[in-house]
Amino acid sequence: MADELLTVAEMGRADRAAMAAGVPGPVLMERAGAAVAAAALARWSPCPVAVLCGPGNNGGDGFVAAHLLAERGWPVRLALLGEVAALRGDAAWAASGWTAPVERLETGVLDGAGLVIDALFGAGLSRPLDGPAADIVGEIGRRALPLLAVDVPSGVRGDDGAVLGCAPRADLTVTFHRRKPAHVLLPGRLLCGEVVLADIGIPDGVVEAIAPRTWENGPRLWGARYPWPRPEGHKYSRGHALVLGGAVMTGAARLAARAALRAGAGLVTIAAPPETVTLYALSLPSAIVLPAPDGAAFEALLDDPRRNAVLLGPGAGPGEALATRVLAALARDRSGVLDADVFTSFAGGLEPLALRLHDRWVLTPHDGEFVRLFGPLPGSRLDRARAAARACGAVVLLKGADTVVAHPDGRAAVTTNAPPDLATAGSGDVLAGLIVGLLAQGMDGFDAACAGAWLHGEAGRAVGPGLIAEDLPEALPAVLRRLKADA
Ligand SMILES: NC(=O)C1=CN([C@@H]2O[C@H](COP(=O)(O)OP(=O)(O)OC[C@H]3O[C@@H](n4cnc5c(N)ncnc54)[C@H](OP(=O)(O)O)[C@@H]3O)[C@@H](O)[C@H]2O)[C@@H](O)CC1
Ligand SMILES: Nc1ncnc2c1ncn2[C@@H]1O[C@H](COP(=O)(O)OP(=O)(O)O)[C@@H](O)[C@H]1O
Ligand SMILES: [K+]
Repeated sequence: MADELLTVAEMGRADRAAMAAGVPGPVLMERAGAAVAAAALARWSPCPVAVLCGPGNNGGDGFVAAHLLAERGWPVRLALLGEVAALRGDAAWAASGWTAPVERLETGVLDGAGLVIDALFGAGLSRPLDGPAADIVGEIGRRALPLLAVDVPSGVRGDDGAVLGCAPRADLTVTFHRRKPAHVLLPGRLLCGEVVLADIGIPDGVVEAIAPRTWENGPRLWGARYPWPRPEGHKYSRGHALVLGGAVMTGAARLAARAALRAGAGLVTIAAPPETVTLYALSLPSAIVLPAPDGAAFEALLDDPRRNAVLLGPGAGPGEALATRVLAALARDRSGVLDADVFTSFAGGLEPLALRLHDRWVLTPHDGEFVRLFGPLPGSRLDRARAAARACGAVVLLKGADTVVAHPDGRAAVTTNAPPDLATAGSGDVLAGLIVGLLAQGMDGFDAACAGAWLHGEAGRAVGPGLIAEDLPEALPAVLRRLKADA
């Protein structure tokens, strides 16, 4: 499945470019409806179908699918929101091919249905569902009817996956040409069920011309630049990560350091408060543990240019001391990750960071930390992560079930492979460690953040239920072996 995600506006441009290139609108609609019918034929045994059509082109796709299923002998009832005479353009053309009755959109059309095809609204959803559309969506849920959604479940907004009013939960969603953000962002992703991407004959080259800026996160995005160890390499050529260790919450930096090593950093140094050196050293034999009693000692560690990637935040404890160390790291030519307590240390005061950050730094807040640093920005998680990246000049990874990575230049990726088992203490520390380990090996900020988030998700899936954060670095070798085999 192609990884670009098109906004509703970009999809409209793709449709228009296809038509300009000589593919007529009705042909696109015929193929879209045929893909819906094919999906129904492939996934369901013949059964009575209720096709619910809206007043726009999404409804047009429904008319085409209804016609094709009826041709195959399936008992089909079709209900329309509005009047046939009010249909325009391609939808009017599609309706002209349906000679059986067109019912009013009322819940009775669902009686006896073994499958419902939802062709009420797609890209053109412009306001919350109400009236008969909302009534029938509610009834589909109450009856728990199998549902095939055309483009998106009606009520789900294409650009951000938000629900306007209400939306049904589909078993299968058939979308066209490229997926939209709604297919990967929550809650849209959960309402789509399985997503089938259908080729409707939009010519090659159209996507390239549109140059979309949003992708689903996965190895196709960054795999070609993954820093696999080279035969002639040695540990010094695999980067050296410096992790600031905390005095009390020592588990966070230990998890992060372990993840950085598993991600392939040649060396990892933990800068530890003197009283914790033994603890860090005993629990992580492969890391270097050095005492850093104060800011000056930490700066001395930073001054060694071989320590090329720095992680600050996990378990560090918020406050002035951490803020000073962050600014010291940013004053040097390093890459790195800012996480956890850093966001509290700079709460409401982005400017000192924004003045010094650049795109080899990755910020990894969860929603709460994000608001602390960037404030309550408007829009979807994609919009907010993009705005934050622009505001601070660094890569922003907004953690959650649909983790978004955004670059200041507007590129963004949505991570879809993370299981909810990852919602456990310390799992974010592992993520930060993976990213700093990849940065140390020379990956750029966007690639490292995307790869780190994806590996984190895969490791989470490999462990599954019962996962604790310690399991994640241990699950990584098998995940990496598969990634390498597929490369
Ligand atoms: N060539 C192409 O373009 C292709 C497009 N394709 C298909 O077209 C779909 C997009 O079609 P579309 O742009 O016509 O929008 P669509 O989602 O049908 O809705 C618009 C209508 O709904 C109305 N309306 C909106 N919200 C409402 C609400 N809450 N409650 C009530 N009414 C509401 C809105 O009214 P208005 O806002 O204008 O007042 C307008 O009348 C796309 O998802 C894909 O399935 C494929 O065939 C491939 C080729
Ligand atoms: N419901 C969920 N589904 C998938 N991943 C999740 C979910 N909730 C949280 N995560 C992931 O778990 C990690 C939690 O990180 P964080 O909140 O920083 O926890 P901690 O500070 O304890 O390490 C993040 O990578 C986040 O994306
Ligand atoms: K729909």
